[in-house]
Amino acid sequence: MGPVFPHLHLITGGQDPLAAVAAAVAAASRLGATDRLAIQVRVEDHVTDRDAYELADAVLELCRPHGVLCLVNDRLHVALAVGADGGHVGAADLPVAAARRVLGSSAMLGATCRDADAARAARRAGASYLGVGPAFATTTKTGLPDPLGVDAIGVVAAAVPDTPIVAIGGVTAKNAAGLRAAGAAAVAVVGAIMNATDPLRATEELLEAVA
Ligand SMILES: Cc1ncc(COP(=O)(O)OP(=O)(O)O)c(N)n1
Ligand SMILES: Cc1nc(C(=O)O)sc1CCOP(=O)(O)O
Ligand SMILES: [Mg+2]
Repeated sequence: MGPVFPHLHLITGGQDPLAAVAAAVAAASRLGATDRLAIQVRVEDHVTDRDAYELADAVLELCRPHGVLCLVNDRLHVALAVGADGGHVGAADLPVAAARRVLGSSAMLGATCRDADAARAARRAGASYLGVGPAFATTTKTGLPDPLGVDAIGVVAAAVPDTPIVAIGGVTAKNAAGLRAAGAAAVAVVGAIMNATDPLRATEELLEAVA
């Protein structure tokens, strides 16, 4: 990964995650923006560790040649096993301090937060960046609190000015720039690319929106 924090985090999901990841990497390559893209390998809870490992290994094979950052959601042992750049944890996963001990001091570690106090606590516990959402309504994940909206995400960003905020939840090429303007360092998407008819074009539009 280059010196910048990736502005677009693509989280795997949908019917054919590998095809979508390949298209996203191709889009970033065409724009000379591979250091602005990160891939987060996320599988549903019922998926076996073996299947999660094989997906993460295949994603890493697509990312490594282009220097695209690769993170693994929840399953930090899979992140270590495949040699990913780090992981992401939330309220149902290892606590941030424990996750930092598992990944070591140099790994990229993301933590989900929903308000400024949680953001400050996660930063103190060792998070490298904070996933803050849901920004807008989303159907990709159930059981979420009400959408925060752009202003609330800006409040969290202002509370931890030294820590990148990745806004997540209902993000599209149309609303991404507003999140960046509010203070988010990056956005994370599932559906806007994973469910796109043309994931390469969708990635280009999102990379241009968050530039
Ligand atoms: C960038 C980013 N932000 C938030 C999340 C959500 O993670 P988590 O709270 O662990 O929930 P699940 O993804 O496990 O359902 C994320 N994955 N990435
Ligand atoms: C995985 C996830 N976590 C969220 C959170 O707010 O914790 S929202 C979300 C789903 C994001 O998918 P889409 O880009 O399709 O809305
Ligand atoms: Mg989780």
